[in-house]
Amino acid sequence: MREVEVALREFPSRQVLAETLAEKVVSVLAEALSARGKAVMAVSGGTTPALFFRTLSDRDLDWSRVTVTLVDERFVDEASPRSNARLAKENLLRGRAAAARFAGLYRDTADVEAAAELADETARALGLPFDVVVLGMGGDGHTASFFPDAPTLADLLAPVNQTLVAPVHAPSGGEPRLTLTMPALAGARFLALHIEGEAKRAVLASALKGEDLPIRAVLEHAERPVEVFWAP
Ligand SMILES: O=C(O)[C@H](O)[C@@H](O)[C@H](O)[C@H](O)COP(=O)(O)O
Repeated sequence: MREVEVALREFPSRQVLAETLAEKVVSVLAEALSARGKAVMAVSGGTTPALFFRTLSDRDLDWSRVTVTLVDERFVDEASPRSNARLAKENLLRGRAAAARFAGLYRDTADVEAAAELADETARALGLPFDVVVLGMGGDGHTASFFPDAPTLADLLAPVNQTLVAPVHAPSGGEPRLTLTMPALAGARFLALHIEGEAKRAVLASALKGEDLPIRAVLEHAERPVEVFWAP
């Protein structure tokens, strides 16, 4: 079992967490723009990030040189309330951040495998390492679409992967999924895990103690210490 190193930051409220995470993300993106003239950020979907997204969207940054992509996506179009692209566009790509470019993962193809091939080309064109990756985590210890019941979980967790975007079929994930693979996550210049609530704090604690959860694999392979942002 490889050692993991995390910086656990606990906040008194979800609002203070959102403000602090937004401030950190802006500083990393601004440094990327200054150093390389462009920046790439991958964000997660689900229910946790909305407040963080809205807080970040109002921050002052040259958003026109930032590309926002997704850590994972459900194989649905933006008309679906399950769409992470829809969540990002409604909550993050508004206000000042409306100027950012968006590179989603969903493609209107016959199956999720075909969509993953196209999204993989897009992700490659963005270039690694991404500057910012913000992960969420489910109550089962999944992150991205690395679901414990995914038949391809071992491939998804492999530190070396020839593709940056993979299709996922996991009963617990609902629809077929599209997910960034481990290299795109583990190599991030700033890798954050944003979780809220006591239940997820306990799941993280189990992972830190060595429980073999998908989140633990990401913590183990992260090239830099993962910064955990937690609020009750
Ligand atoms: O598409 C998704 O669902 C997310 O990217 C996923 O990895 C999410 O981060 C966790 O499932 C936590 O989701 P909640 O924030 O809804 O608990």
